[in-house]
Amino acid sequence: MIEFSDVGLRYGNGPEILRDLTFAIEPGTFHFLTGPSGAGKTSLLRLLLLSLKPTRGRVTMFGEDVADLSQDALLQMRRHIGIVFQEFRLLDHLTTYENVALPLRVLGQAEGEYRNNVTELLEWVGLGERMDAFPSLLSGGEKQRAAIARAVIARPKVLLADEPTGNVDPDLSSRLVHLFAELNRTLGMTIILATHELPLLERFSYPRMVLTKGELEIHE
Ligand SMILES: Nc1ncnc2c1ncn2[C@@H]1O[C@H](COP(=O)(O)OP(=O)(O)OP(=O)(O)O)[C@@H](O)[C@H]1O
Repeated sequence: MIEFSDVGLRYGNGPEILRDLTFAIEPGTFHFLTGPSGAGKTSLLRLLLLSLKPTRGRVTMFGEDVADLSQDALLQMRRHIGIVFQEFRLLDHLTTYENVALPLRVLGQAEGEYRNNVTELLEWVGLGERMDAFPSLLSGGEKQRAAIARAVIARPKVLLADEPTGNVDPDLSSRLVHLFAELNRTLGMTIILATHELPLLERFSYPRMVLTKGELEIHE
């Protein structure tokens, strides 16, 4: 589903910050992405999100070489990829319900079509009672559950997460990872979750993609 072959990335004329990345991610798998600060985790996620193109090598997603895709085709493919950020990135002027519904509105669905899906998903992530609250009134854990719901409401095939537990209490971190694990188990969503929290890596036995100074090793 995702294949990298000899991929390298540099920003502008700077040094190559990802080097010789060659790996394959099978559909329905869950991987942690880890490594020291500055190792290139966010940059790798941006390649996977198709918001950056590699400066060398080949990235294949869903069977297509992304270098061959038109801008339109890239946008279409991008719809199959969801992302969750450390800092939530919810829109403050929209309620929790409206934030989660937004991707479906952007896809042109009418409220009558999506209302039940959004409500069910919010209940599933434990925000059934907080649907009408604005993000400023949510706790960190609640904000992240809303952000996860927004990322998955359009049922992406791949879900990326960049330090999703970085802004919540440590005891809530593993509850959030359980949520990702459920999405993986019940919907078969392919998940790549970047974290440097050792307790999480130890508590869950998922394979680890370890980046060190731009080079990647996968520990199954
Ligand atoms: N837009 C950019 N322009 C130039 N250099 C960049 C840019 N973004 C990241 N870098 C550099 O690329 C390297 C990798 O950064 P990246 O953010 O991918 O690492 P990271 O592993 O996610 O780090 P952290 O855990 O601290 O978030 C760093 O040296 C960083 O300074």
